[in-house]
Amino acid sequence: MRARAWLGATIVNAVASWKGAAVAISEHIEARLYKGSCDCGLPCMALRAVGGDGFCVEASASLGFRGGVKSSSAVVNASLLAFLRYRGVHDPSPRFIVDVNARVGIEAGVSVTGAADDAYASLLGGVVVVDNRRRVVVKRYEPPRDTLVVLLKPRGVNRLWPPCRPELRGQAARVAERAWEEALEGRVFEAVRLNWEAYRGYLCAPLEPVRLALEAGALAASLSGLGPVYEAFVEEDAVERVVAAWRALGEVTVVRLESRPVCCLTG
Ligand SMILES: Nc1ncnc2c1ncn2[C@@H]1O[C@H](COP(=O)(O)OP(=O)(O)OP(=O)(O)O)[C@@H](O)[C@H]1O
Ligand SMILES: O=C(O)C1=C[C@@H](O)[C@@H](O)[C@H](O)C1
Repeated sequence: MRARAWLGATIVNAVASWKGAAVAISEHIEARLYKGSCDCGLPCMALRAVGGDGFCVEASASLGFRGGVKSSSAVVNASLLAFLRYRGVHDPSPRFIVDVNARVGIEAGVSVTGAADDAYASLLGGVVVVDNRRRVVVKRYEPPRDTLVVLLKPRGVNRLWPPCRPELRGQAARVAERAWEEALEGRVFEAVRLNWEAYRGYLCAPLEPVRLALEAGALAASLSGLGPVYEAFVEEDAVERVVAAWRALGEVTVVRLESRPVCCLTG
């Protein structure tokens, strides 16, 4: 039995204020379920949480990028969907999956808030604006049209958690709340810009990638999740310029935004 879940990009990181927004990208993680004892980390923890002892998954990603593209949420979603499908549950409630995802992510130490925003985007597609504390989708809408996302994995930058300047948390949370309000109003690029303002100091994120992307014509750029991956939202005619600007900094790839839910979810 196999199932897929979308990878994603950050619009508003929830770690400071518990309010987040994310968008699905057209790349996925596929989980293949098989019988057998295993120690496969996060996917195994997910299966155990729903009574799937004695099962394991082999997970493969369509994107060679990790660290900010919601891999942990997607691998748990795909594992749960595969197992539930095997058990005959073809349209599980997103809320159920997101609850398990949040519990497992926190227990495994790969998530701070439970990352319900990431998990919903990975299941539902589109842009989701989420209250991560209540694990509720406050708004979901189509991603911006004619916009691509350029991703950068900068050489020499590691995941930026825990924050290097924890004393800036309050300030980060205030700006992130404003970013979240922008996302709620459908102003995705403004939300991404404010997300960068909120987190760059708190996480000591190198400034160069965002500066170069904006100079090359990106609509908005920020850190995706807790990094190290950076994202730039770009209209088609500026993609090559942003890719060229980023190439010297590390590994670069271009992805599309995804508006469709993963297969078989009815809401
Ligand atoms: N394909 C996979 N198979 C098994 N486990 C995975 C896979 N992808 C991610 N994980 C698990 O998720 C953890 C975090 O993944 P990663 O470092 O890619 O962060 P991320 O989820 O992309 O980050 P963010 O939450 O900031 O978007 C990994 O340490 C691993 O435990
Ligand atoms: O660990 C977490 O709770 C999170 C991590 C990042 O992916 C964020 O983008 C997300 O909003 C929350």
